[in-house]
Amino acid sequence: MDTIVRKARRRGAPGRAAPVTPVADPRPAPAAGGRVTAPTDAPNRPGAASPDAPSAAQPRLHRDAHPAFPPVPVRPTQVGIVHLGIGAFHRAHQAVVTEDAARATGETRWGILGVTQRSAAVRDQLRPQGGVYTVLTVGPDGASPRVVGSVTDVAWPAEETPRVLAALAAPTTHVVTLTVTEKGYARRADGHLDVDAVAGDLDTLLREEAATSSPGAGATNALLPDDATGEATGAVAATSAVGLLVRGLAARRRAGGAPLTVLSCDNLADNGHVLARLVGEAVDAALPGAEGDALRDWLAASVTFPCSMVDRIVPATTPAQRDEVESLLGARDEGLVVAEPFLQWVIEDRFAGPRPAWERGGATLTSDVAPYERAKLRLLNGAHSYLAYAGSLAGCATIAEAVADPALAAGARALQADALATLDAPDGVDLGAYAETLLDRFANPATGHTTRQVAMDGTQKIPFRWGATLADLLDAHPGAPAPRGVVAALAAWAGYVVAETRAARAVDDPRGDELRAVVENAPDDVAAVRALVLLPGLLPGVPEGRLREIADAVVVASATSSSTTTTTNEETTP
Ligand SMILES: NC(=O)c1ccc[n+]([C@@H]2O[C@H](COP(=O)([O-])OP(=O)(O)OC[C@H]3O[C@@H](n4cnc5c(N)ncnc54)[C@H](O)[C@@H]3O)[C@@H](O)[C@H]2O)c1
Ligand SMILES: O=P(O)(O)OC[C@@H](O)[C@@H](O)[C@H](O)[C@H](O)CO
Repeated sequence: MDTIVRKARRRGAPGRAAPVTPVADPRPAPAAGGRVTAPTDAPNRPGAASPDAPSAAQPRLHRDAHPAFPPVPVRPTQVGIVHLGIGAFHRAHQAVVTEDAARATGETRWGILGVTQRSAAVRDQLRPQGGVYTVLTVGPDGASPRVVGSVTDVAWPAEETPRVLAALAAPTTHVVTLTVTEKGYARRADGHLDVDAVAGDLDTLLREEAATSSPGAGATNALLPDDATGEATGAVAATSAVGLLVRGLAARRRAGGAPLTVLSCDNLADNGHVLARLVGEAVDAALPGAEGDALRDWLAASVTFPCSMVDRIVPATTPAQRDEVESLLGARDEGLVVAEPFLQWVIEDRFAGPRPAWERGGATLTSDVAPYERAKLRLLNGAHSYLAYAGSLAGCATIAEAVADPALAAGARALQADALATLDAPDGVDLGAYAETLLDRFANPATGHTTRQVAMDGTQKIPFRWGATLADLLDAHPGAPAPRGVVAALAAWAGYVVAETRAARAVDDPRGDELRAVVENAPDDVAAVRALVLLPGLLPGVPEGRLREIADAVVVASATSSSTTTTTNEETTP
């Protein structure tokens, strides 16, 4: 614990930055004096250890025996929200706002069933705890813990698909939220659904629909039908997020068709529209003819896909952080998440049915999310990704180390300057000041956000974070030279990919094999950099005729910064 607190103080991390639009942050402020807040009654509750007690034999955190830190976690009476992709971010963001809204209104019907797609880890962390977990907020003045109760349970589709489908179909569920990462949307480089990646789920969907629509299917369970062979198709494990969602939507229609809102909370531009299109493409692929009409009609009439912009820096939790927090809590919390103080959620107010009063928990409901989303993706996430690649090449293990390097901070500002020229400010917002506060947030060392984590999945992020800025600039100023900030960022990414490949390390990216092949097949690093920039789908919207010129400019920038010959932080980190 002390380590987290000391780090926050030593590096002079900034306070809460001004959001794109000011919202009241409902979270408890970090304790004054840089100490973690332990309420005075905490050590007195049964079985609780003092904050200084050794951590070895602490009991597991549980809903019925949580530490006595205020506020008391809410205790939902039913599931109203199904969340696909319950990683660290959802737990520190939407689940917290949902709990604050529930506390403000007294409503208990907005419990969250979390769904974890790729492994059972989060289920195994939270189920033994009755769903509760700690959010440790770490800022310049210290760290403050809070136990959150809005998640009722977590399910893993590999073993529990019928349960998830039943929850998606239940009329008491009104909202599905998603944070399944950019690659979780299973898009091809051209942005359309990668049907092959979800083929298994689409095949099951076809069988489920056929089993319930065929003559004589009257006795079939509409929710989890047996197909013609008698197999319970609903028990077939879903293997993709989009496939699970579409099967759940189809089950909901068959089970009565109560309206539903599907709310993407991932860092994708236009996330709601993107998801709606992918769902439509999945239905068309599985049920291309008249057999899909009932589902298509119901989706159009009863399901909405609002856009949202989400913001809070929430890195992956480390085992050391769990150990440090254990003695503070007097309990072992395997579901701990660590986050910065800042939190923002802007939601398009386009719901198909009831929703939690999220505005009472600090969210902003608006008719148009686009200006917020664009500003955040290009200024925050754009600079973040640049610092991840350039920082990694410079041997920085964390984003905080990278932004502390004046040359890298200047690079981030140059990229932000390019982005600022493309943005319309949301009402009453000074985007220049916003951009500067972002660098202060990145400088918070206490979250320990690593350059490697932010560097993941570059081919999925660069199109929104840098590509959109580049396309808009070239469109607005056709004769202007290639923008300096974007070019330097692309040089950093290409340099990172080349350096990783030359060091025989796989680049953590769904197109990692393709990236490796590009580098290995290139005669030299210069050719590799050029080929990487020309990768299909990386810079959508940039006219074909200008792509080569951009690639040439990136090659020149790479040579100037010698980025491809620099070691990455893997070699400098023990
Ligand atoms: N962490 C942050 O600071 C932050 C901030 C804003 C937005 N977000 C958004 O939230 C997303 C998740 O972040 P996180 O910190 O929770 O990550 P995480 O790694 O902790 O969790 C990711 C979740 O997505 C699921 N997932 C991963 N790959 C998938 C795939 N191919 N198909 C289906 N599901 C998949 C995992 O099972 C897990 O449940 C980010 O990618 C981003 O879009 C994160
Ligand atoms: O979460 P990702 O992988 O989309 O991106 C990594 C970071 O840029 C991102 O998580 C930011 O910290 C976040 O978007 C801040 O709100």
